Amino acid sequence: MSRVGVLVLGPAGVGKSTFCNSLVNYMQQNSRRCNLINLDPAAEPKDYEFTIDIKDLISLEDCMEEMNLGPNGGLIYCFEYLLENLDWLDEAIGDYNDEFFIIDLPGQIELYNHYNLIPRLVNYLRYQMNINLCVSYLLESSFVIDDSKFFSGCLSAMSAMILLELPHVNILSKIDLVKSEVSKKKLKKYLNPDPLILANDLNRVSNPKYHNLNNRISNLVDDFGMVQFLPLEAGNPDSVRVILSYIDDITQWSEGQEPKEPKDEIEIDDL
Ligand SMILES: Nc1nc2c(ncn2[C@@H]2O[C@H](COP(=O)(O)OP(=O)(O)OP(=O)(O)O)[C@@H](O)[C@H]2O)c(=O)[nH]1
Ligand SMILES: [Mg+2]
Repeated sequence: MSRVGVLVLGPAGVGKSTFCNSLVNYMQQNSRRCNLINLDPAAEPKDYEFTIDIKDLISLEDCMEEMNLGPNGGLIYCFEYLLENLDWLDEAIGDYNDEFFIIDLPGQIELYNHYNLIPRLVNYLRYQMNINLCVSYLLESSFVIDDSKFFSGCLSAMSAMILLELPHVNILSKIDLVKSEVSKKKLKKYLNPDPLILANDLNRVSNPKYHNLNNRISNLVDDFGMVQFLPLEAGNPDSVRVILSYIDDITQWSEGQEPKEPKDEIEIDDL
């Protein structure tokens, strides 16, 4: 039995759900089975129905109404409720063996930074349910095409990498929105960043009192040495294909597959 899961993470509105749908679309068109798991209690299905939906357990709307909570408090409540009822998830996923799960998550930073909610979920999926997990961490390219914002994006990706201890595929989403404004050379600078060069560029335009801080942050990103991004244009199957090939690689998806019977197997009687 081999089960693989991709947790799709990143700040609010970066294109996580759209990416999940593009992945499902690409995989279906290439005759690959996959399941979409929605763990965002506020999300509605887009193009594809969810195989498993947290809203069958708890919805943000009901929770806000009944508990008299705001959207962020409600979301935390829903996640705590999910973590108290993980047998529900276990049961829902239980029958799916040899499957590929795409797991859509909310973007609210509170889930990651202030509470230990996502790491607890990750541990359960990994160690109780034996799902081989990786993370696709999305950052929006239009925010990142600016050296200072880029460093803050790198730090948020790094913090998810350190917090979850999972293999990461970092993604710059909505590349189509910046393609016409930014040269290929400049884009490459952000996809395969050299933090020390970026810090020099940033220092040229920023207040000198921040130079020391910029240098320290760039050294940190440089020492960590693992922040690279793949470009994503959700409507372009080629960019989805490349990202999926990285995901397959780090989760060793194909190695976990049982050899399949050839489709057009010749019957003994036919010979
Ligand atoms: N141009 C462009 N727009 C995109 C792309 N991906 C997503 N969008 C748009 O970005 C908006 C937000 O996309 P979602 O997929 O809902 O983002 P999300 O990260 O799931 O948002 P939350 O769940 O609210 O955190 C939508 O209007 C999408 O159509 C892309 O590759 N290119
Ligand atoms: Mg979403």
